[in-house]
Amino acid sequence: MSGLDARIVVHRPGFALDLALTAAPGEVVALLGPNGAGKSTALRALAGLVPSGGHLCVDGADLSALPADRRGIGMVFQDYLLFPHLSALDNVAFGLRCRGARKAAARREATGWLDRMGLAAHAASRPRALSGGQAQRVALARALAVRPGLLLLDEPLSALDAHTRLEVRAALRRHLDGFAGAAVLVTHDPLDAMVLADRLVVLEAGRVVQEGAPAEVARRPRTGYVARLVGLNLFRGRVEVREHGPVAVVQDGPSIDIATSLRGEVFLSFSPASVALYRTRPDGSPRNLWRATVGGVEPQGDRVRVRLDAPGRTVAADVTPAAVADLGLVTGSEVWTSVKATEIQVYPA
Ligand SMILES: Nc1ncnc2c1ncn2[C@@H]1O[C@H](COP(=O)(O)OP(=O)(O)OP(=O)(O)O)[C@@H](O)[C@H]1O
Repeated sequence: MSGLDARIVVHRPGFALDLALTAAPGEVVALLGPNGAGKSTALRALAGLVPSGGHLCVDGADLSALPADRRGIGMVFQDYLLFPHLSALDNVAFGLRCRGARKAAARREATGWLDRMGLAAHAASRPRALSGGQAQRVALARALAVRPGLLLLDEPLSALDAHTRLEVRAALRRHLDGFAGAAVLVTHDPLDAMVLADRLVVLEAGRVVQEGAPAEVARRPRTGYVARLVGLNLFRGRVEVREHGPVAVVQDGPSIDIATSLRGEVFLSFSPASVALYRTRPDGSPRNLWRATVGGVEPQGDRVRVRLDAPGRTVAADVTPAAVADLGLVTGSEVWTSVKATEIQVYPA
């Protein structure tokens, strides 16, 4: 099989990782997960820097038994630094030389890579004279220049400031688009994952909890962690059909009116923007109306994220700053809250 075909098994006291991972040639897979989920361990195991069970095949070749330096895997790791005594050009040429290229040919090829990275003017610079974003692009050029079958990227953007991050993210997207091998990216940042990856694999406590195209994962989260990551409210319940229509009976919480033809166990998700807040009980009888206590108020861009606590039900609502003033929202205040059944996405659990 071409591309990546791996199973990574690592046991440590109090931690077990068991991950089957594939990536087709040209595919970028992002590993996402909370702290301690095992993302870096998985990447380091692929690189041969952490011993692991399982297997590792790249383009049909079994690399499992090879040491890190003989796996021929491209790495852009935060702490896998550039050689400080070599120029940017020689850093990129180094890998090519190791693969047997002659000096002139290696430097020519490296010059081409630095050009493509927009770093032609910095070819002679030593790493310490480069900015973080420039150094990261040199590291990427060094990794790509040898055209590896597998490229590993560990938090490639996390050390960069917001502005540089935007630029390097766009550059990285372009270069990954043109990369023929399989790529595995570890990141904390959902935006990086959404922009850079063709497929997301979400790890929690060493296991895959959700996997799919970024848009699919963003639309249909299946764990609390993924829901927080993509900014949705999430519940799990069992559909029961009552007189007035279907409801989801949520464990330890009140039932929620939904519009669905599904039966059995389901997930319910809805956007914080679809949660309506009222100071007094609204007229009529809106469905899914409940009283909640404001648990926290936090600005987020041009909106304000409000945490609403009620027995068995904590949800996030997004409102405008004007609404915060109108409704007198401060921690501890009481509000009426509702969500329209038609705003709630329902999908099989
Ligand atoms: N060198 C190590 N020796 C022993 N245990 C380790 C080592 N590195 C990580 N661990 C442990 O292994 C588990 C997985 O850690 P890992 O760093 O792979 O998670 P992660 O998902 O990359 O987390 P983070 O997002 O914080 O980097 C954790 O329980 C961690 O404490």
